[in-house]
Amino acid sequence: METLYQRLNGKEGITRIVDDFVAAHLANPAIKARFENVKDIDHAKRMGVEFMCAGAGGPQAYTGKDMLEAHKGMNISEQEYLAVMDDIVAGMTHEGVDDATKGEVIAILYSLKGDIIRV
Ligand code: HEM
Repeated sequence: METLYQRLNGKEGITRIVDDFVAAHLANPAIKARFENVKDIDHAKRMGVEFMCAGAGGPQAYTGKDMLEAHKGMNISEQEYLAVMDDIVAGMTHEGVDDATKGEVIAILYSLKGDIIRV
């Protein structure tokens, strides 16, 4: 069976997914203000690609902050968390990722919520 990384179409597919969902975040009224204020959005996107590649079992190392460190002090709400998850699902749909694979990614993301929501 193909690995999760392969089913996300590897680094190229993950890069397209991250480009798609960051653009969606910047257009999403629930969260756009969070992302408009980021000083280096390209760096944040690179970290997002590394994070997804490493988390999906790809060969890349993640060199960014851990999730608690990255989101501490932002006081992110449950609603904002869902908005981010929805945009990520839409990005995977646009990439042609199958439903079972999308479910696996969502389960992984959901497991991180304690380090992201209201920290
Ligand atoms: C679904 C779970 C989430 C994951 C996996 C995730 C992942 C990440 C990663 C990997 C970074 C880069 C860290 C670094 O620069 O070293 C980051 C930064 C960031 N995240 Fe999240 N995130 C999630 C949810 C959220 C939510 C819900 C919000 C707010 C609506 C948010 C807002 C931000 C912002 C604003 C930054 C950029 C900080 C900066 O560079 O100034 N994240 N996130």
